[in-house]
Amino acid sequence: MLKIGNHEFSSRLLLGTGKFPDFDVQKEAVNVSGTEILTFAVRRMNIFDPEQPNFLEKLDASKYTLLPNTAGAKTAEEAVRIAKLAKASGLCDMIKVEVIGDFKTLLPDPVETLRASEILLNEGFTVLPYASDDVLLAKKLEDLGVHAIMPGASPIGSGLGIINPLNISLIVEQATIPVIVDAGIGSPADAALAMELGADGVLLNTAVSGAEDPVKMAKAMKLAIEAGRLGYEAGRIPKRRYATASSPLEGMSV
Ligand SMILES: CC(=O)[C@@H](O)[C@H](O)COP(=O)(O)O
Repeated sequence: MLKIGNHEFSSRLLLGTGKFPDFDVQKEAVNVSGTEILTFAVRRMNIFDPEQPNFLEKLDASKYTLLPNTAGAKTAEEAVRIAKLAKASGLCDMIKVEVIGDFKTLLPDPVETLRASEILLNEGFTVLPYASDDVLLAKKLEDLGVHAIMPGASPIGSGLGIINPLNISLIVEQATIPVIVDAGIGSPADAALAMELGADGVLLNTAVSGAEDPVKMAKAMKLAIEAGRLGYEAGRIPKRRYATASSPLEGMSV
């Protein structure tokens, strides 16, 4: 069970809704992924203009928890404004804080992310900040009182996978709140690794929406996340420098 603030989920896959080839493919991919949480940029949602296309139009939104994110924000103030807009439009109290500091790498601004998280916590939001894989930043965010930490695997949309597994495992080790690896996942192996490192969930978008077959990839991600979690819970064998026989010969006469 993934518990974020007062919300509980069986699926550990959080899925982004953008960049699918069309809304039918998006709907089927979302469906087979088994996700219960869909994230979307509030700025892309035409909340106050029903004439504009609605990118969730084919989905039964009542079946999912919609996690608005503040993509497009460059400062804490912009992120807070976007979060309040989402709340005013009746979306849930959860907000993924995304404050981008550099539009070439799309890496999050740590200072503005901290500031936005603090303000939104004071406003009563359930706060999930998207951050770099910085171990101390993760600790500072947790100390502020955020409800989950979302360290990036690698830059958004890069598909590079987990660039620094050590940092992710250190973040997991110190955290007492859920750690959701977010952004940069390229393949099911990356998602499985995140889970094997002890992450509580994975948020991804491009790896599915940009796959040759997004529906098949959505299913693969679901299975990878389940397998990775199971492997983590089972406890992997330690890595050794030298071989140990799988069928020991000690005690055998021949
Ligand atoms: C959808 C969303 O929130 C993205 O900003 C997120 O970080 C996913 O990144 P990828 O597209 O690299 O999976």
